Amino acid sequence: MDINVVNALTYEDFVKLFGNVVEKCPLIPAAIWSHLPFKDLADVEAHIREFIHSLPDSGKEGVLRCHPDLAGLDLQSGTLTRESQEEQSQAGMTTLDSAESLQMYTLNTEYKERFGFPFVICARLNSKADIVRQLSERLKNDRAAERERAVEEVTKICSLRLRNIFLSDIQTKL
Ligand SMILES: NC(=O)N[C@H]1NC(=O)NC1=O
Repeated sequence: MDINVVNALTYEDFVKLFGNVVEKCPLIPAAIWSHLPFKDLADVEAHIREFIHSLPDSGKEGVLRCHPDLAGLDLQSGTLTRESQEEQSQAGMTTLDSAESLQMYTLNTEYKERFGFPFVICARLNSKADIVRQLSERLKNDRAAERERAVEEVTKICSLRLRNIFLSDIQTKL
């Protein structure tokens, strides 16, 4: 998709197209709409990054709380967004055996009790083993460091979702 096509979109179509590049946060494309026209994909990405990093800590944690648990209730009940379903599936989260499911549940619960937001990681860039290892490791961080670490993962997820949109035929997305 050409950036000129993006720059010519109505506000409504822009938010429809980019509404889930950050999971369940259509506020973010609605906010960066103010910066139109964009130079290229990297420019869109930079504005999203800048917006997220400019949020107060409570806003960053709010963005994190919009993410579903990995291998959590939404996955079990089939209520994940299309993007999250694909990502979790790619990381092997849809084919865990019962011991692995229990381990993910236990670690996710411990993480949320410690930090007050869910564990977020770019599933596309990590295997099942990486995810379990990083979940255990990151539990040792303090809250401020972990908030920033998790926000970095949100920007990685966003970057891959944006790339998918730019590679696709716009008509299939609107
Ligand atoms: N909790 C969490 O990391 N969720 C996600 N990660 C990812 O790549 N897609 C998600 O929905």
